[in-house]
Amino acid sequence: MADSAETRKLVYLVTGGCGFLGEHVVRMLLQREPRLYELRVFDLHLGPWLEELKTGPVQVTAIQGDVTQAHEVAAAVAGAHVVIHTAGLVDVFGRASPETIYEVNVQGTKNVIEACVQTGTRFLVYTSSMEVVGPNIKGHPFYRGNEDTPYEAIHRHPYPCSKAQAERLVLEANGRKVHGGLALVTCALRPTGIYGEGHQIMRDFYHQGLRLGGRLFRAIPASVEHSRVYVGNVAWMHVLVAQELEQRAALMGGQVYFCYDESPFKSYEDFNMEFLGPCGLRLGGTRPPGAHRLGRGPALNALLEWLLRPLLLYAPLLNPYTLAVANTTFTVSTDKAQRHFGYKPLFSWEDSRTRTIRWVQAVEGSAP
Ligand SMILES: NC(=O)c1ccc[n+]([C@@H]2O[C@H](COP(=O)([O-])OP(=O)(O)OC[C@H]3O[C@@H](n4cnc5c(N)ncnc54)[C@H](O)[C@@H]3O)[C@@H](O)[C@H]2O)c1
Ligand SMILES: CC(C)[C@@H](O)CC[C@@H](C)[C@H]1CC[C@H]2[C@@H]3[C@H](O)C=C4C[C@@H](O)CC[C@]4(C)[C@H]3CC[C@]12C
Repeated sequence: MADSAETRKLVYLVTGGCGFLGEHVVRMLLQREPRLYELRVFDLHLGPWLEELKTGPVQVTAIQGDVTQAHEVAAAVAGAHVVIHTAGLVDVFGRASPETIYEVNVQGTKNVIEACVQTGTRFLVYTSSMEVVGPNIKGHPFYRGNEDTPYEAIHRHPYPCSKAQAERLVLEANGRKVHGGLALVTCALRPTGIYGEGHQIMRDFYHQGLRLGGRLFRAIPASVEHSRVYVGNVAWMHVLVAQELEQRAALMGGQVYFCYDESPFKSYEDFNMEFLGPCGLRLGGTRPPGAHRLGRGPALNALLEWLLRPLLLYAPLLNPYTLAVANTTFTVSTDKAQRHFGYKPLFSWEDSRTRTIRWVQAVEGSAP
C-alpha cells in the first residue's frame, strides 16, 4: 500500500515492547502495518535502540511504565486502537517470587483489560504460551497436538499458572462493552519455545559451551521432541492477528492460536545445536561424573535456591521444573491460524536458521 498520510490513522500499543519478542513485534509493525500513525512502546526497561526508530514516518512513543500500576497502563492505553500485550515475567528459574510473577502476569493483564474497557480500546492481542497447556506435572507427552487436542493441563509452577490465569481473563473479556458501547475483541497466541535474534537462553548455552572448550554435554534424550518457533514468525502472527481482528471478530474473538512455523521437531538440545554447531560447538555424550553443565543436580539446585534466597539469587537454568519440561515431548501440529486468518510463516526454516546463526556469531565478542 502506498505510504500516504491519510492511510496512517491507527495507534498501536505494545506492552513489553523492549523484550525479546516485543522488539520483533515493534519492528514488524513498522515494516508491515501501513496504517500505523503512532506506535507506543511500553516497558519497564526501555531499550536505547528505540531512538533509531524515531526517524521514520510513524510516531514512536517510548513509555517507561509498569503493567502492575493500573494508572500507568490506563494512560498508555488511552486512545490506542489496538493493544498487543507481550509484557510478562518469564521466569521458570526461581529468579522472582511467585507473588511477583502473579503481580506482573495476572494482575498486569487485568490492568490491561480494564484499561481497554475504561478507555474504549476495542482490540487486544495477548501473548500467552504453550505452557498454558503443558507439559503437565505428570509428564504426559503432547504429541503433534492442536488447539482442540484433549490434554490434562495441571500446573504447580507459578509461571505456567500465571499464564493460564491471564489467558483465561483475556478470553473471558471478549465481548465486554468498552467505553463508547462497542464490544472488546480479544485473542490469545500460544508460542512454543521461541528462538531467534535476542534469545538470551541460547546465548547462555553458547557462552557455556565456549567455557567448556567448545563442548556441550547431552542431558536430554534425542527422542524427546519439542516444537520451537522463530521469533520473526511469532511477531508476524501477532501483527496479522491485530490486522484481521476487526474484520473477523466473530470468528477470531475469544480464540487461542498456537504459534507455529516450519521449524523441525527436535529435542531442545539438538535443536539448539542447529545454531550452536555452525558456531563451533559440539554436543558430546553424557556429562562426566560430577560435572554438571549447568550447575548442580536439579533437586540440589532447587534446595540451594530456597536456602540461599534470603542471602543471594541462586537461579541456575536447571531445576526440577525445567528438567521436567525439557524431558517431556511437546509438539504442535495445527493450521488453525491459517484457516482463521490466513497465517503463513513469513520466514522459512532455512531463513530462520540462517538469521539465528548470524546472530549467535555476532554475540561471540560479547561473552560475559
Ligand atoms: N520466550 C519464549 O520462548 C516464550 C514462549 C511462549 C510465550 N512467551 C511469552 O512471550 C512474552 C514475551 O516473552 P519474552 O521471551 O520476550 O520475554 P522478555 O523477558 O524478553 O520480555 C518481556 C518484557 O516485558 C517487560 N516487563 C516485565 N515486567 C514488566 C512490567 N511489570 N511492566 C512492564 N513491562 C514489563 C520486560 O522488561 C521485557 O522487556 C511473555 O508474555 C512470555 O510469557 C515467551
Ligand atoms: C540442561 C538441559 C536439561 C537443558 O536442555 C535444559 C533446557 C531448559 C532450560 C529449557 C527446555 C525447555 C525450555 C522451555 C520451553 O522452551 C518453553 C518455555 C515456555 C515459555 O513461555 C517460557 C520459556 C520456556 C519455559 C522454556 C524455558 C527453558 C526450557 C525449560
